[in-house]
Amino acid sequence: MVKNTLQLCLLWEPLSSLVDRLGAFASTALLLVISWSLSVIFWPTERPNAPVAGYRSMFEPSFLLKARFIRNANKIIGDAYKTMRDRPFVVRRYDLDFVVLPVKYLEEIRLISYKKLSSRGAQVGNLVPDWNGLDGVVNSNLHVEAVRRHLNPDLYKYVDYGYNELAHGWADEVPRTDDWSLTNIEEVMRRLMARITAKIFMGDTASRDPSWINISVGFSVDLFESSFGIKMFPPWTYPFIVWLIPARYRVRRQLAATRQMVDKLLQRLNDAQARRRQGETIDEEDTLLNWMVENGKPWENTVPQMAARLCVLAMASIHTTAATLANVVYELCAHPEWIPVLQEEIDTIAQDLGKPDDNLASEGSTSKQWCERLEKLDSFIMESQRHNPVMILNPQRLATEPIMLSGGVYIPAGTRLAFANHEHHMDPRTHPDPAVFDPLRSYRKRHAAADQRHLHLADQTHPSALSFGYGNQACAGRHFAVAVMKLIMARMLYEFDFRFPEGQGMPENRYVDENVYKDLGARVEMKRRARG
Ligand code: HEM
Repeated sequence: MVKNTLQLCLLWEPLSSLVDRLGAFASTALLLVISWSLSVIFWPTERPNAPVAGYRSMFEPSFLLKARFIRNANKIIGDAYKTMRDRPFVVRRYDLDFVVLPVKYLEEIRLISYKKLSSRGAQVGNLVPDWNGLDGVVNSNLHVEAVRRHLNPDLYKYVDYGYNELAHGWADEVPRTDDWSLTNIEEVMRRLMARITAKIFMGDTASRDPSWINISVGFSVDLFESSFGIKMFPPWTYPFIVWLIPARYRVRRQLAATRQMVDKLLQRLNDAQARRRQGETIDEEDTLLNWMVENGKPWENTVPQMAARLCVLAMASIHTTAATLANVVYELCAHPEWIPVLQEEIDTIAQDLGKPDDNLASEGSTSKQWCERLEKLDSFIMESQRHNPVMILNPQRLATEPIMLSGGVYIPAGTRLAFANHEHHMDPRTHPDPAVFDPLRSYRKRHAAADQRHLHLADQTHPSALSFGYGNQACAGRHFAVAVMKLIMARMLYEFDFRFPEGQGMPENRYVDENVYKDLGARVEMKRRARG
């Protein structure tokens, strides 16, 4: 350790003077060239026995293939799937190779212990946690446990807490417009989700604090940018290169601000516990943070670890849900004939249960009843997710030890496994007429037979529905996500009509590696519904 630090210091001095002389841009280019050469020399000798997809010819250097993967992952994966969908193939991201498995391996993978095939290892690993101040999240599962063991068993209690928060947020975040008004709907959804998740993760102090709302929305983008920048270089250069990544400084500032807030919340919690021990009755908010403190081990309960955990939870929950909601609105604008169909479903429920407004979640089990009856909307959300994935390699797993899969597929330790979810969702063997946007696909399956009524729902995973991953490591927050998305969309469609601005159609997908986002300039027009 001491020897390594010494070597780094010896290297650092000449390197920093070189950076001074060359300037940041030329130094970065030089480091890239060096790192490419070294990665060719030190490419791991133990490789999975599967062909590498995407080379244009046998002469194309690997760094070009990896560079093309950044913007064209969909094409590389799509082309490979056409010819190799029934056998494993490899796609090459800058920092690592993915072994993409055929969907027939889903069940086999599901049955292998999470200790050997880890989703967290893959997802958190993508964030370069040790260099982004998230090391505490690597070895602890506390935040996942909080969602699984505390939130999920009492789902609608937390859905109500979260939705009630919109009594404070809706008027601020959603345009109240009687005339068609241009709106960045994804940003609106992000801010609504930031308030809802802040309420259940940390309580009022966070959900009413504009600086936390800004941090929780901005953190994911900065962390993504920082990780992307760092991963462009081989791990041995990280001690030097991380200082050249501007987004990493923003991540550090956001974590520092979160630590301050968590520190205050933990002091308040300690104080409440002390007073309770002395016999006082203290009313406390029921938050995931409080649950984590009560259930965490002492080493997990430090302020930096808790702050990192809350930022990671914000990252897992806000952008994914907001992007999915925005995609639902875009699909409605692209297929406007479905707006009245969904509005009719919502209006009928509203006649029985009351308007989906600020009071929706304050009347006992109303939000649960709403969610159960929003069947067409549920099916619409699923179809929209099928057409508009937020990731195109999902689920992902990190092999922590060597594994031999059936058919002699050898997976060395350290391998990333993934499934081509989007290609699989768009395969006619999975769904008939896959290119057709058919919002009642799942609804019809549910209503085809009595024993299917409780199946084909948006929060359920299935080999034909991988949007939330698959198996016992599938998205822990999916039940919460779907319930909240249904309630937000019910209120949106109860109150507003939507359309694309003149001349705009479905916003285009953009790709950064396996991540998908919609054109940042995408807008919709919305206006308050005229009621007769
Ligand atoms: C539409 C919104 C969402 C999408 C598309 C989504 C997607 C995913 C995916 C694909 C995974 C990996 C699953 C796997 O590897 O099999 C995941 C994991 C996870 N998600 Fe979500 N998610 C969403 C919303 C949420 C929300 C709202 C929360 C929190 C309340 C959440 C919490 C988590 C957690 C804690 C994990 C890690 C699970 C584990 O490691 O066992 N997600 N999510």
